[in-house]
Amino acid sequence: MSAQIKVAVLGAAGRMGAEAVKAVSEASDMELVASLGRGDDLAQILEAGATHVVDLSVPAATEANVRFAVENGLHAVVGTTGWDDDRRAELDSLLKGHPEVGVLIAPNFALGSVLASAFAATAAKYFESVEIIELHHPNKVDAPSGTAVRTAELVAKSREDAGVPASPDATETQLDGARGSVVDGIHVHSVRLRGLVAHQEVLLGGPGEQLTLRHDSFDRASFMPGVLLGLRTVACRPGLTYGLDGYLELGQ
Ligand SMILES: NC(=O)C1=CN([C@@H]2O[C@H](COP(=O)(O)OP(=O)(O)OC[C@H]3O[C@@H](n4cnc5c(N)ncnc54)[C@H](O)[C@@H]3O)[C@@H](O)[C@H]2O)C=CC1
Ligand SMILES: O=C(O)C1=N[C@H](C(=O)O)C[C@H](O)C1
Repeated sequence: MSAQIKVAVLGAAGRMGAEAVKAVSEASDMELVASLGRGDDLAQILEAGATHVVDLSVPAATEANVRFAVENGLHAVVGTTGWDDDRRAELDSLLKGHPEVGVLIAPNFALGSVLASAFAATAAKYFESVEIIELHHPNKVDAPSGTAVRTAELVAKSREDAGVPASPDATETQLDGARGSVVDGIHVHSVRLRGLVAHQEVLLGGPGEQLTLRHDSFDRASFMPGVLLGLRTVACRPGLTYGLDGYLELGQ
């Protein structure tokens, strides 16, 4: 029998952290050895004998948490948002000094969401227009969502590789924000609404037709298979993996 994966959850009292604590506790090949929140001493992770860290904290804390894990030889599965190009580049160079450590940064752990983003990237080169609408609960502190940013990056790369020009847009005057934010040339619109959890639509338009790719997370349980897959895989994938699609066979 292979050794238990000894997991410390950071952000354990949060909406996602609490769900991860439950999922890890129920997994027969894992042991929850530490649950930390704001203000807790990260040394507790080492004292507890963790081999893996799950970070589900806040954008302002995640970088220091992951740095601590890497510097102490622990693998990290990260769901927290805020990992822009500069932060990922810094982490990548830190990991060069710790070649045995794996880190997964997953903007979205839900399998359906990962697939929808991949489908969107495949479809985007065949349509003149593409825009993204992400819809979340009103307690979310960041906009646009990490998932929308990642989807926009994948869509933009696919269109650039295929030589597709920018989506047509004749807007000359607008109120601030009317056209949303722009990520790699793709317009992203953020809705915050009581009752929602996490949802996204990619709208693709061509002459006389529209394709809509929508994914809905109705419950945070939807993210847990991805968290567990990340924990089971990350030690075998040294270095930085950005996106759970890196651990899946998506045939691209
Ligand atoms: N990758 C994915 O599939 C998903 C990612 N998320 C992301 O995960 C993060 C957490 O989301 P929620 O659970 O909804 O937020 P939340 O606000 O409910 O939980 C965050 C928790 O982190 C704690 N915290 C603050 N500073 C900390 C520190 N230095 N160390 C450890 N814990 C600290 C807070 O006290 C809070 O309990 C967000 O960035 C969110 O966008 C959320 C859902 C799915
Ligand atoms: O804060 C959330 O809730 C979510 N955050 C992630 C994101 O920003 O994409 C993942 C999911 O959308 C839920």
